[in-house]
Amino acid sequence: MNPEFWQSRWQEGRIGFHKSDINPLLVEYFDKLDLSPSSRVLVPLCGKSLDMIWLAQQGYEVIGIELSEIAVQAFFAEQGITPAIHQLADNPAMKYYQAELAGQTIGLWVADIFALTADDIDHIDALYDRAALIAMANDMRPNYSQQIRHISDNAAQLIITLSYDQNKKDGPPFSVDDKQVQQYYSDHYQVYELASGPTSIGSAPDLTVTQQVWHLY
Ligand SMILES: C[S@@+](CC[C@H](N)C(=O)[O-])C[C@H]1O[C@@H](n2cnc3c(N)ncnc32)[C@H](O)[C@@H]1O
Repeated sequence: MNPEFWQSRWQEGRIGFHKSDINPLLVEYFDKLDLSPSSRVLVPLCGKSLDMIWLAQQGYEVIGIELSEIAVQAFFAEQGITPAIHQLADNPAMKYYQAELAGQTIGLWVADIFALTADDIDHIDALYDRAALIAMANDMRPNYSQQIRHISDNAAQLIITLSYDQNKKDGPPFSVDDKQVQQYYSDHYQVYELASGPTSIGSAPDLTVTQQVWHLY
């Protein structure tokens, strides 16, 4: 999916992927990462996910990356927070929104994830990927997983994936099965499946879908 696809989804309010509750799998499994207080957690392709609030409430600094400025502005507006906005002098296409929430810093980049460097992001202790890897089409996923590893210096990850018969539905969300998770990450991480179970996709309610939670370390 190209950036224009996602920009128009946000412009037109077609954001069925956004949840009004904290993801229960995040709450159940994030402590498997065994992070120290104040760890810096990267949330790639973050949208305006409320999961970032939960992470801040657990005492983590949150760094999000999101293409759409509409999403980033909505995230802070819906929390009633006025963020500081930093415009990058050398790249007008990028901005960084920052505010304090639950005593922690939340910093959200308005940027294409592929345009950011490890220096931009700074040290990362862990990464939470919900609807990010599976938002990338098959041909983009090797680059995405490489970029994620590069900007986070192979930080541990909690990833939630969906798998289903890709012939029966177009993504996003795209199907990413065990073999693909291994293919993208097993050269650099221990890949451990924490949970697996049936779920459904709103746009294809009759499709058989499996949801999996992965710990990469
Ligand atoms: C399926 S949504 C998931 C959002 C969020 N993780 C959640 O759980 O609600 C994918 C998000 O990634 C953003 N996105 C897509 N491609 C991107 C890219 N190359 N760089 C940064 N953000 C991107 C989209 O704008 C969209 O908000």
